[in-house]
Amino acid sequence: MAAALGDPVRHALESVLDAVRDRTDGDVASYIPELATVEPEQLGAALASTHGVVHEAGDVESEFTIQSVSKPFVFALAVDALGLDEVRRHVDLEPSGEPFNAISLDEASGRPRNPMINAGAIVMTSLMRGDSADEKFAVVRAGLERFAGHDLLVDEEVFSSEASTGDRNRALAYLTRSAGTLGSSAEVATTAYFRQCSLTVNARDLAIMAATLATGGVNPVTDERVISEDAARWTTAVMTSCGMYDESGDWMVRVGLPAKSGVGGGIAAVQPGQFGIGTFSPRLDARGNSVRGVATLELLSQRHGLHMLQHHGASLSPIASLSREGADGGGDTVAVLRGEILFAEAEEIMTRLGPLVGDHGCLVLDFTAVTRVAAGSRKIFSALPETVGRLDDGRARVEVRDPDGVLAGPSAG
Ligand SMILES: NC(=O)CC[C@H](N)C(=O)O
Repeated sequence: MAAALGDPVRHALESVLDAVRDRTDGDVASYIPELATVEPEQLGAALASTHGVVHEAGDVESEFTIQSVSKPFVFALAVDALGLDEVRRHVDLEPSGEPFNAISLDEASGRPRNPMINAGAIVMTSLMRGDSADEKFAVVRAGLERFAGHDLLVDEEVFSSEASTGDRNRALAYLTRSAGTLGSSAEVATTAYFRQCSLTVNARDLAIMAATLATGGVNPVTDERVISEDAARWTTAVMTSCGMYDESGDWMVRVGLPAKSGVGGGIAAVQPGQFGIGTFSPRLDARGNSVRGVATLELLSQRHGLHMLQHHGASLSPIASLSREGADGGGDTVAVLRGEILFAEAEEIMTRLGPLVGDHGCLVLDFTAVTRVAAGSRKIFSALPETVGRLDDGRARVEVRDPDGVLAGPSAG
């Protein structure tokens, strides 16, 4: 039972927080005046697994404004609703190597460089359904609430503070408006965007939101599908290349988790297929990324091998055993397959077993112990057994045993 085993993941998080707690460098954001009033010592982290368990350490209850951590999730809502092609007409998907508030606009196409910097994010918000700022914000909020799994409130002080000082963002909106890529008036876009940035979350919310990308679009706590699998993959890809602004390349090398930071002190990080992590600590480095959030994710990644490109050693062969059936050893050959069949496993099965298909006896591919055949790998097997022909006795040269139908894919419902 979990209780008897304790929560070693929580201990891992706590141990990392203890290691980074002494870092007092950096400053809370002050260009949005209200953010300067935040208690700078707060520090929390949460990890949500794709099976919906959340492990928490430190100040996971502390609420803060989501700020730019909202950007990937609004991009996700945009591509989910409009498709990638339509969204790409409004924003490019290239890392900018520039600060988050850069004056970013491609001369020829009028598109901001990517949706993770302000210019691109304001364009994404402008593409939300509805005409008024209220309508667009309602769509953003409802979407972010499905990612988080509960209602989210606006911090009205932070909203007013940014609305009264956010002229640079207004300038970006006017610029994209004049270039033809903004989907609304500049005022509508920025008002909805400022409210979006002022939604309050905690580290646990960010972990669950990130985990919803890790599962391919299903919130693992509420089990609700929030966006399509394609939209989740596209979003995680953009976080990989652009999520940490002008630190994105270095971040991928050192930490290796697609992530997005915000000037409220939050970071959401995704390990596709495995988990989401949320961190919170308000002091920021020169690029606007949380100092201790970055340190927390870096140390966690190093200690526990979380880099998405970590090589975990040769994987288990998908061919568990190969044997001859029949007393004289001249009968059928039975290959017992096992585990997850991704592309490389499908390649191994076909390459190693292909030469065994012959005129004497049948090759039996037994998928009984296979847990899953990835959708793209099913195509590798799709022609079997029709293409390999028949034996003299009329039986197929290859027989597929698949009692659970893993080759057909998951059954609906
Ligand atoms: N990096 C951020 O979190 C920036 C968000 C902030 N609301 C802004 O537009 O300036």
